[in-house]
Amino acid sequence: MADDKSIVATSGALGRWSPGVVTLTLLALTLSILASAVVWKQLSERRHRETAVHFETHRAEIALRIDERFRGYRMLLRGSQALLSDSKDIDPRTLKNYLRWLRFEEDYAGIQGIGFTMWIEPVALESHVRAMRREGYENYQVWPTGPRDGYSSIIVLEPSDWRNQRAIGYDMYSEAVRREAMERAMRTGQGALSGKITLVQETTDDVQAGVLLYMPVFAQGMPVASEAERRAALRGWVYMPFRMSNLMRQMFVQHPDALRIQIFDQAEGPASMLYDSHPGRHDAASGLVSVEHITLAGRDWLVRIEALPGFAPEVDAKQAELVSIVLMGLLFVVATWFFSLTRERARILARTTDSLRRSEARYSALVNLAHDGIVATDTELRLTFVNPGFLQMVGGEESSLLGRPLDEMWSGDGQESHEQILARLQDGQGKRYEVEFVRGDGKRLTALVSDAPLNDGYGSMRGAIILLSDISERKEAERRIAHMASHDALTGVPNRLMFDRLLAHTLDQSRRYQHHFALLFVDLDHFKQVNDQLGHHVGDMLLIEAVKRMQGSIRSSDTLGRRGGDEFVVLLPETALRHDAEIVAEKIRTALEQEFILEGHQVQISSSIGIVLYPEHGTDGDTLLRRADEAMYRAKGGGRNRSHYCG
Ligand SMILES: Nc1nc2c(ncn2[C@@H]2O[C@H](COP(=O)(O)OP(=O)(O)OP(=O)(O)O)[C@@H](O)[C@H]2O)c(=O)[nH]1
Repeated sequence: MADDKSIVATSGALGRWSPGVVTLTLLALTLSILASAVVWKQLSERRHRETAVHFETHRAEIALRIDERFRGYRMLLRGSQALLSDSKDIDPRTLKNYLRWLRFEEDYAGIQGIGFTMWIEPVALESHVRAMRREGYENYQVWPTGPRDGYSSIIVLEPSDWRNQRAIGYDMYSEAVRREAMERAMRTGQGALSGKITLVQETTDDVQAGVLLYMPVFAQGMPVASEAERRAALRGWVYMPFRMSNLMRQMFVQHPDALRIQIFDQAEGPASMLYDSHPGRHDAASGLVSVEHITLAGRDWLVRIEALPGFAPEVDAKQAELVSIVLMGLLFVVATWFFSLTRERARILARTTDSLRRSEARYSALVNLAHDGIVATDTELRLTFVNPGFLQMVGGEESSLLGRPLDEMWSGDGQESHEQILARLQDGQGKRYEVEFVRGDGKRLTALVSDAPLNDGYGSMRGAIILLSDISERKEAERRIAHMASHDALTGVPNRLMFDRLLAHTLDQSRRYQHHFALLFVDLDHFKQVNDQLGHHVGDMLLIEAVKRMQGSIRSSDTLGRRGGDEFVVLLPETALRHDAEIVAEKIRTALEQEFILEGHQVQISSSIGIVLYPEHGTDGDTLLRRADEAMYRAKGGGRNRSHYCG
């Protein structure tokens, strides 16, 4: 039996998570986290790849767009260049008309204008100013004023809006950055882009960096093969002023807002910055930056492109979040499931344990309080457990009984051997049988044994459980009842039923072995008078004493039986001769005629005895008894107190 400590220990263990469930839960947790990490990593990598591709697409497009745009601008200038180169004299009105007719603003948005700046030798400056004033430019002058080696002057700038009007007469050649580009255009005969300048059209508001694109205009018919020839043939420059922010904003209107575009003139730095799509913004570096050198009309630009936060394709970020939420949800569901499962199992186990504990307590009480003996044995029937009932039954100490083979302590008619009991139990067969114990105090007891094999979970016998009930009293009662049914209650000698059976048995034996025997029929004389004179109970006493005297007159192999009243029969199985039978009858008669002292009364009786022999007077019980009875009556008739041999 489990003790209380083991029960407490078991129930305590149920409150905790079993190692298996903990392992599974941790495994699920780890797997979910790993799965989330893998998906997250893959999405991140994919996102990075896609972002890089996305970025690369924009980068290539930006560079291409700038290049193409400036090719277009050069084409525009070539048109003006061609127009002016074909005229003998520069007629500003012809150029104006051409430019207005061209309506370049419609197709080339972002251009501040297209103009012509005339090269003026110092000697021709005054006549030029006069001519311009004649043309209607009242306060016209070439500015800044002052003596120089040569002058240039903007005489046409379309569209002729207020801003561009501010530039008329300006000598760009007087300013170093512009002059460098103008010289380069003149030297190469090609378009030349200037470095960073501030256009004279600028006011104090929204001042932007500017650049100028020049195309030289040479005099018609003059040779322009060499640099010297080109210098000699120079008439001026058609040019385009650009306000960089306006130009680039228009150019990059289709690019994402999260893409920072910075353009520098030749080298990176605040002083050389031509354009910044996000001026004043200082975001953390995203890592995606490209710096590209492009050459536009002989001038190097450095185009820096940087992906700002938010540039990554939105869809992937959302997808990653969604997957993460799903995986976290899955993790939560799995964890909750394990938790619930474990709690449920713990609850069931606790309930079962509680039930088992109560059940065990009940059975423990039953076993301990049982009047019957309950024992457990090992595979060799050696006692491993005995209950108090068994100790009480057999009278011994538990310590001296444990380890003893149980069947050593009992005996019984037709009892199985030790090996037979074990073989039967190993066969799974239990049995009920009676055995006799000799108690410690020497008394005998009869026990009803019920044995049953105790199996392990795999069908092998690992012992036996045996119940023993003390049935000694019941056996005694059975014996008493059986005795009462076959014996005379007053005298204790076999009654009529029993005697007839004995007689039948004797007849069988005698017939089989040709034996002879004698039968006496004894009737007391005048017994009624004893009853009448001294009372019935004295009559009883007389009957008891008479039986004792008769039993004292016969052998132990002879049987005395009471037929009823004061009639008795005596079976003499070993008496074959008349003479011998008459001697026994005489002994009985003599014994009975002796005086009885009963409760102080002197009582004198006698007896009449009939004698028959087997097989002489009959071969069955009825005949023999009837003829013995008749012989007894003959004796009565002969005067009583005598015997009469049938005949
Ligand atoms: N006390 C006592 N009397 C019994 C018992 N059984 C029968 N009797 C009596 O025994 C007497 C037997 O009567 P009988 O045999 O007819 O009379 P008897 O006086 O013996 O006469 P004879 O046999 O002719 O000598 C009756 O009075 C019965 O009532 C018994 O168990 N106890």
